[in-house]
Amino acid sequence: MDVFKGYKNVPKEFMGSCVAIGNFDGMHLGHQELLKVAKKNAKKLVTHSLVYTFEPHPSQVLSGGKKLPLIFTKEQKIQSLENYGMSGAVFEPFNNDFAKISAEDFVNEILINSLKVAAIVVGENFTFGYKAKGNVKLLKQILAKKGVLLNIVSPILVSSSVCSSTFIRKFILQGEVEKASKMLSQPYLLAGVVVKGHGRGKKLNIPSANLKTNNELVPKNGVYATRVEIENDNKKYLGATNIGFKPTFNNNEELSIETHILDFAANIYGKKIKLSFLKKIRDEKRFSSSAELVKQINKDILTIKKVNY
Ligand SMILES: Cc1cc2nc3c(=O)[nH]c(=O)nc-3n(C[C@H](O)[C@H](O)[C@H](O)COP(=O)(O)O)c2cc1C
Ligand SMILES: Nc1ncnc2c1ncn2[C@@H]1O[C@H](COP(=O)(O)OP(=O)(O)O)[C@@H](O)[C@H]1O
Repeated sequence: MDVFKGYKNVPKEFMGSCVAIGNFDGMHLGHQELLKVAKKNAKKLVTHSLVYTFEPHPSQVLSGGKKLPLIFTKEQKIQSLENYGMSGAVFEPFNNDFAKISAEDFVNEILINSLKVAAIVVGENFTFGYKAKGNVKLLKQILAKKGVLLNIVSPILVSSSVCSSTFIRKFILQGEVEKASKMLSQPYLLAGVVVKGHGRGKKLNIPSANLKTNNELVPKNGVYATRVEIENDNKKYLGATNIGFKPTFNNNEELSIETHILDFAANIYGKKIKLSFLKKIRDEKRFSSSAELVKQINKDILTIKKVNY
């Protein structure tokens, strides 16, 4: 997949593409549908399927610095677009100047005159342009005059809720990872590198790999059943992951994300791992002794062994 920084850098070859527009944070079922439609159209019209997306996420510019934790890192978003078979992606630098472009100019100047789009695919609730004044009704009016195809994708419902990145973020922050999995069509995933901790885990006979991640959205503190993938190891493992501050040891530590990998024994410091969050088992607790904590973790492991992964 080719990645372009802004519409001005899109080469001639990609003019006349079928373009899906959106943020695609998390690539949930609704996003997947948009890409399917763009790809189908591209095949029919014998042209490229292109994604038009923004960087950073517009809310991070428009919310006056209040940062929205994103589901994907940029690398994960690119990988996902590639996995879904898109031929190109435009990452439009989003700043205060870009936000001032009117809805009409966005369609006429950028989509029609510059990108010479053949078809546009958006969700029913898509808004765009200065103060988000543009909507699908306006898009329809402008595109019809210019003979550009428009596909409006209806919201996808999951357990009677509209599938959306906002809901997914909320579920993850509340520890409801199974609900997030349903909308994402796969479990929420944290990726990163294993770093050193205090070395207490091995002493307690429960080594736990500490994750350093660039993912912004961290599930609510607690103990989770996870699926663990380790760099250069084709197997998938079950993990007992704790997210929190280890109150039993009361050292005002930083938030840690650590995983005891079941049926596994090897040094993996410095290795890349991925944790997929399958199920929350319990809240993090303060125990009166490390022996009590170990007893509980052994119970957690028995519970987690029953989880499908
Ligand atoms: C499955 C699991 C559950 C845990 N639950 C708790 C908990 O409820 N309370 C707590 O204080 N620490 C909990 N911990 C964190 C342990 O205190 C931690 O693994 C141990 O201190 C080793 O930390 P270290 O990496 O700093 O050496 C848990 C760890 C794991 C792997
Ligand atoms: N089953 C396992 N699960 C997690 N880590 C393991 C396992 N077996 C060995 N290890 C190794 O042990 C390290 C964790 O041991 P621990 O004493 O908790 O050290 P630290 O405090 O540095 O994380 C991991 O980073 C990994 O290299």
